[in-house]
Amino acid sequence: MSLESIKYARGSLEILDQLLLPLQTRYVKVQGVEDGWKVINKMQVRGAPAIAIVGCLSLAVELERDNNSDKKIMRQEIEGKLNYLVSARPTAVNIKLAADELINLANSLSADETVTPEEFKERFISRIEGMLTKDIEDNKAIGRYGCEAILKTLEGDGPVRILTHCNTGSLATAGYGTALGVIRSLQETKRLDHVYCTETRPYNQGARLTAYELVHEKIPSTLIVDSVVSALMNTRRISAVVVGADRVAANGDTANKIGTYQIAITAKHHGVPFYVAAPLTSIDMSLTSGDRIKIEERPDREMTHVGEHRIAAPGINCWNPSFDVTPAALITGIITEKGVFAPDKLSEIDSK
Ligand SMILES: CSC[C@@H](O)[C@@H](O)C(=O)COP(=O)(O)O
Repeated sequence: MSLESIKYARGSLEILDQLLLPLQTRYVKVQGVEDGWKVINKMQVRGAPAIAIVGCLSLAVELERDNNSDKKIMRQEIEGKLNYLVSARPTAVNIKLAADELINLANSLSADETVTPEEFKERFISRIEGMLTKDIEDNKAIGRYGCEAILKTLEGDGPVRILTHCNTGSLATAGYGTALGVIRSLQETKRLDHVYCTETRPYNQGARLTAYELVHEKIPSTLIVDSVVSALMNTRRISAVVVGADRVAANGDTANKIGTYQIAITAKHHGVPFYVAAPLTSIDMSLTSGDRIKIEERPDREMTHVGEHRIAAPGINCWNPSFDVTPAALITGIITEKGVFAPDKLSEIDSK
């Protein structure tokens, strides 16, 4: 059974606290928007799709308790709360696109005189709830397309060895995962020989979360420190790199966890295909290129400490960007739920 990072039933939301994994499994109650903002900002839940889903579900839970009977006030409050949730973490675009879609829905439900306040609430909450199933379906399609693309580039029926970075699995999504979904699909074909996952310093999403998911799924895998990537590609045959995305610009430049860019450079040097697996909700066609993506900088403490333990010399200056941008020229293909696209062909995706 795959890991359940988000537990939701109408009026109730709990998230698996990812800061405590892999040593402790504890769920945290999210009772409304304020809690939603906090769990996202503190990274108790993280990963671009999960951030969007948990943020929107925190609003659904709050609305369920709300007995407001004035649609105009409801609309206004919804807009303010969604904009607040978007501010919790700036780089992943999924929550911004979801907020825009929900604000449009609230505007039209508010303007439509045939819609009662009760119906407004019901239709708005149902739309948010639909995100959970849609994300899992999209991830499964990403898995299938990615698996097909990777198997097609290989000669014969030799072993498939994948390198991935950060965490893109069930914990980062509503379930199944994006890049990790591609790995799951490969595993289902019995062609997968081995997965290498990076530690993903400084917050260790690879060592703590991806390694946990790989062990849980019994996928043959090895953890490496981030600085082993070039040596790995030089000494062991890697079939492909597959990573996730926090925001893909219209030209294919991709923001993802810090360290992704240097993996893409080394993949190019070694002739290893480099894929980004991302749902359409991670593609921001409003930005022409990656240099327009806002990169979140995290507190020094996330770098200087591992848990409660200080590892850096006191007094040293720190620079801790959470993401970097991989130029489109280094990307072989962007795997979406609509198929695999060359980075310069994103405008051809039919988003319906
Ligand atoms: C399907 S998750 C895709 C990305 O969000 C993931 O690769 C990533 O960079 C997560 O960063 P995080 O800082 O842990 O939220």
